Amino acid sequence: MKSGGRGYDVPEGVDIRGRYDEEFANILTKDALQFVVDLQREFRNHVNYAMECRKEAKRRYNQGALPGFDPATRNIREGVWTCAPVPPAVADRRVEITGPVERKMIINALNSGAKVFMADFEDALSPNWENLMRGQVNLKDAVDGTISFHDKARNRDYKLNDQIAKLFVRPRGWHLPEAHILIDGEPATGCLVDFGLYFYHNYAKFRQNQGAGFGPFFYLPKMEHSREAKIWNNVFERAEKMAGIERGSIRATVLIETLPAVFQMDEILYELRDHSVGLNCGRWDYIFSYVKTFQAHPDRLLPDRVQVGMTQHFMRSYSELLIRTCHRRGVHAMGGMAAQIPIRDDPAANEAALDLVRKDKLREVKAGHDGTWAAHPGLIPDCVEVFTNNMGNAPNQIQTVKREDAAALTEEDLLQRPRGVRTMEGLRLNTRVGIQYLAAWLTGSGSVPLYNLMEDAATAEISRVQNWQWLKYGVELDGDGLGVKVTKDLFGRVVEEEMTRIESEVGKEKFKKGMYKEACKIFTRQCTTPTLDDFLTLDAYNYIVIQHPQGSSNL
Ligand SMILES: CC(=O)SCCNC(=O)CCNC(=O)[C@H](O)C(C)(C)COP(=O)(O)OP(=O)(O)OC[C@H]1O[C@@H](n2cnc3c(N)ncnc32)[C@H](O)[C@@H]1OP(=O)(O)O
Ligand SMILES: O=CC(=O)O
Ligand SMILES: [Mg+2]
Repeated sequence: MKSGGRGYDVPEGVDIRGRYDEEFANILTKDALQFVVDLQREFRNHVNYAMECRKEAKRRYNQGALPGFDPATRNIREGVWTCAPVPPAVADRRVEITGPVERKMIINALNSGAKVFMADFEDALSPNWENLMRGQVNLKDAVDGTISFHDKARNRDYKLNDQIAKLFVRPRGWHLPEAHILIDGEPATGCLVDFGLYFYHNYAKFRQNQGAGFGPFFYLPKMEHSREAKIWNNVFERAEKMAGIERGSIRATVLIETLPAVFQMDEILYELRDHSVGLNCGRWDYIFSYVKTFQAHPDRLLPDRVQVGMTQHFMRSYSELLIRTCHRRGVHAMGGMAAQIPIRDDPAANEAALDLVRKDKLREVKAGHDGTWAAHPGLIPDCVEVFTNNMGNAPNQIQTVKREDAAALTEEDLLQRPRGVRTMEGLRLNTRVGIQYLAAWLTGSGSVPLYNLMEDAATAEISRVQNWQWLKYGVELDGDGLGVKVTKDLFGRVVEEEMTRIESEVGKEKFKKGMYKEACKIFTRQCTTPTLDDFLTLDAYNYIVIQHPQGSSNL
């Protein structure tokens, strides 16, 4: 059966609506698609059920309930068990670089001196068809070891060094559909497409070139409950069976980046105990999730986004409990991402930014984390130095820093209201950053530098939900002594003024050519809607779906 543009050769029940491209056809082979179809058919009901459970939990939180530890799984939390031993290839993960699956960045990241590169289909990628399919082509070339890139503008060639980082791939979250691939008439589940295509084409080479007999390795985002981890575990077992490789070959680190998931860390590790290499503190989505989970709790409003750092009690408690949980179960407790990036044209500001990153990493390694994330190659030497100064030659701290003190942390510690003030500048910055990020995302860039910070889908979500929350409850912005109440009128004025500022900052030409107006419309609607949208990118996704023949959108 032929499908999509000039025609992909597809299995029964599949319709490809994405543009045809010969390079993409090498990824979208009939056999690879059959594997994705098998995953979709086997797991779609489980995924749908898990998404229904998320809705049910939201209903409970919206009626006043608080997330907490589940009494039904106390035996798992209190039981004595460990995850499968960590594969030697990834024992040392002291610094991991992250980035979208863009060709040049993949090469730069693998060459960066980091131990691991997390190639991202999630927060750092705008999931349009070209990005997703090119990303798969790029990853295949990277795993094959043949990836290269010629930068025409600078006449510069890029290729892999002899020593490269180990590759982890982060598929999209369970909630995102892939509207360019219809299976049995419905959009495929985005993460099963990302996982399925990558696994199918790369498992053999990866195990030989990268994993020393293990792998491939993954990062799993945005889960809210261990039932979602159980689906991943079953997907992994299905994949191992298809490939004829040993059970436990595939390994994954789960991001704890939703508030409900912090109460499920043992349960998540337990479900994935044969396939786990730890947990990671996804701090940005975690903050977003705090607002989302407490959207109907006006007594838990956040202060300005810049004030919600890792030293807030609820954030520190979360990272300490994560370290204790992981080390007790014999796996890595990974730290998170500092948002600062190098500032090229201002040495003093650059030094100040690096200093903030170093302090953040020092806090992490001293707390017991086994490694951390860096957003930019320029940060790797400093991050490595901080971890190495404190960990020495040991590959990790799994056996040496147990953090048994964190066993005393309670639900109250994990939910404690963050302290700080709300300001007009906070509202303005949320708006300016949210609109600019969305404009970039709509035109294909999922991670961008804004005001010397890394912005991606997770950080933009904080801007969106914080504005929504402040508007919903008409909070008073008293942090700068203005005492102004946030109303729709005030927000409307702020949006107008910030759009003018954006135009003057980016220049008239770029502003006209870019998608700032569309971004402004989407962002404003999402901030003012009576019912909070679950994800910024779900609504915005409709704007980047281009189906062939054109105009046949199924969403
Ligand atoms: C909340 C979370 O989920 S965090 C994880 C998801 N987010 C991310 O992964 C963000 C990763 N970082 C980035 O995307 C980028 O660093 C940005 C967008 C923040 C800044 O990018 P730029 O403005 O291009 O940075 P800059 O111009 O300083 O780049 C200098 C060089 O470093 C490279 N570079 C920058 N960041 C990265 C990276 N993360 N991986 C690989 N290479 C990178 C650039 O490609 C460029 O290479 P070149 O000199 O060969 O041309
Ligand atoms: O994915 C990481 C985060 O902080 O969010
Ligand atoms: Mg995240």
